[in-house]
Amino acid sequence: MTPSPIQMRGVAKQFGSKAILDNLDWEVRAGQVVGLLGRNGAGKSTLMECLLGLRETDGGSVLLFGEPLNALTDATRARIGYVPQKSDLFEWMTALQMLDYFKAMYPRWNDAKVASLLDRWGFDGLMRNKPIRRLSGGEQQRLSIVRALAHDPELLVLDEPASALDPAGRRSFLAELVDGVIEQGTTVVFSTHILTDLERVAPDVAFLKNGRIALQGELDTLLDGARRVIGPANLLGAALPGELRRSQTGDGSVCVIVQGGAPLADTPGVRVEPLGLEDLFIEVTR
Ligand SMILES: Nc1ncnc2c1ncn2[C@@H]1O[C@H](COP(=O)(O)OP(=O)(O)OP(=O)(O)O)[C@@H](O)[C@H]1O
Repeated sequence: MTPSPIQMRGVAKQFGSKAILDNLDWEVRAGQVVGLLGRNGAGKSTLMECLLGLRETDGGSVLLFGEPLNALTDATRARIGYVPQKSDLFEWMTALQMLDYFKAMYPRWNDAKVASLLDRWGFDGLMRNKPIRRLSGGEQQRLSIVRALAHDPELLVLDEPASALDPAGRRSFLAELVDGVIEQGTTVVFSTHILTDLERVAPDVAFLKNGRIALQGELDTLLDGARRVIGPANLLGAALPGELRRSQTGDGSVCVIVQGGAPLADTPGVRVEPLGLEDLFIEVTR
């Protein structure tokens, strides 16, 4: 059996005394496209950096395509593409110089794709030939995406890749992601706070909370089964099947978030409501 592109077991990472990743287990299988969600500061960037070996972990193990991070072969490295949240481009180079530099490092470099993306994403002669530090934030982000896609990676890790793009740029990037990348069977991990983007590209979502993957599944299934159940404490005293969390509302009622059904749906005095992705995000990551 082909090993999964990402397998993390018991991964821990602390900054000072604060545990950011806490005994985290995570597996992303070949061809999966997973949206990674979590509140600001939940540790999404840290998780991506740790899984790519860009940041040392304090414990646990990471296998990429079955190889341990500390023994990753060049061939396996060449199967991975990454768009970081903050630009890590060589700012003193021009776009063309930087792409040439990376081309020399990858045995599989898709010149036609690079040319087509640069054309479509507005890189005219002037933009291709000026130092990257003089490109705008959105232009640098587009260039970073071109660099990550240029070697046709089999695993693509994207950390808020569209955060600096204008609506037209975002639409064009998402179209490329869906038609040019996901269609090819590429495994993708994609963090974003723009939930409409996520709904467009990611069939699966994973919620990072308290240093672990708190909930993961097919987006449609999670949304189909997610309900808010509200009623008096005497009817909702016991834990409900699929209960994720409960709280007290302002009027003293109990509000329970459940996953996987609609318990007590026909009970008088109990209200059962469906949840959208934004509601689910807020409830799961609260
Ligand atoms: N180098 C560092 N030193 C100390 N603390 C750090 C460092 N990098 C990140 N942190 C802290 O670790 C936590 C997780 O940060 P991280 O950037 O991984 O979160 P995130 O989920 O990606 O957030 P956002 O959604 O805002 O991008 C935050 O509290 C952050 O302040």
